[in-house]
Amino acid sequence: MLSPQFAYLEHAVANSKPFVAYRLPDELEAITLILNEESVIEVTDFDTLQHDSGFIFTPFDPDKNKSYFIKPEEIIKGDKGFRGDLFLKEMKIPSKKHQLDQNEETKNAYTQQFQEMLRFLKDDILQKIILSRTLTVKDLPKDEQIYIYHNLITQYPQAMVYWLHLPHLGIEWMGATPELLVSKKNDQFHTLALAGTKKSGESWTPKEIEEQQMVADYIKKQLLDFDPVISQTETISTGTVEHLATHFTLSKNKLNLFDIIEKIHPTPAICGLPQDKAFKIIRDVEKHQRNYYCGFLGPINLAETTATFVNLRCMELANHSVRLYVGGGLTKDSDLEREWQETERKAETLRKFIL
Ligand SMILES: C=C(O[C@H]1C=CC=C(C(=O)O)[C@@H]1O)C(=O)O
Repeated sequence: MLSPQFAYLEHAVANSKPFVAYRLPDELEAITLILNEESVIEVTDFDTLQHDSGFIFTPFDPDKNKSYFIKPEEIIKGDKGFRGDLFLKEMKIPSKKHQLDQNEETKNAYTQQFQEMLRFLKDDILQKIILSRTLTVKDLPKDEQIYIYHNLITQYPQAMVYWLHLPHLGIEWMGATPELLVSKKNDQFHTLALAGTKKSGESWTPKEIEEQQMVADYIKKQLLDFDPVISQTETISTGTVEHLATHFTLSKNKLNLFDIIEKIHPTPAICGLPQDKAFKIIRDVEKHQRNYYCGFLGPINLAETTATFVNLRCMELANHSVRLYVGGGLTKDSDLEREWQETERKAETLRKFIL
């Protein structure tokens, strides 16, 4: 038997009804926001939202895609004790015969973009930049998406797992992101410098340590006026890969969530250094649009939570295919083959439930 929440999701997908479903990191309960078309509001000024209640969804490049604030009609919370895994039997993907649309051209295009970006790094125009790419999986029926959502919930307890389904706007995304942007709890704000990627069992290389340090130093500089308490840097596991993470806690009164986001986003974990130059070079060099990849999302004063996350390890859903987005940080010491393999490993986070 499906839980009431999964039964609702199945019904909503089949009937093209909008919803947002998510499971916060380290929470047992998943949440589904029941929506109607009027629930989804386009926003341009985030300041107006700080006392409002809803779910925010924003793109990487606000000139290319719209930002939305979503105010639910009704909220379904998970049945107490429901962990999803109780229903694993029902959630096995019936047919894993979907096609990965990847050929030599994909790697050639990545190589060319890598070389272009490396030139800016070697010429000291940039210290760091994120190069991303996409992978398309074909022949994935829409009614199998629910299996992927379920599996992300059960397999990645520390991730923010979400499924945003706004068919009337043509916007459908799903992901399991490890990257907190800013959260608020009891008047304390929390943010994270997350970067560097390796397989478990490998050692950190100087390139990875430097790459994460750049993110931590950037956030520290941007938040200096707010006296952040900064943790030791630690290794965290996402289940597929490991990252380096430094936590920042801000306790000053009168801070505003969106002021903090504006100070740090997009960080050098998803854009680069200097930020403005990296942003323009990403626009010029990457051949695909990032759309909502590397934007941010999450509940604002909703179901007792305010927590925003960077949209990583995510995919755009269509009727018969999905498009995965993955990237990695380049510095002047980057090696093409290692960076490519890193994007392959990150893609595995989602791909292993699809192919
Ligand atoms: C840009 C991505 O990851 C970021 C977060 C953690 C580690 C990263 C890295 O090692 O490059 C990236 O900065 C992505 O997953 O697409």
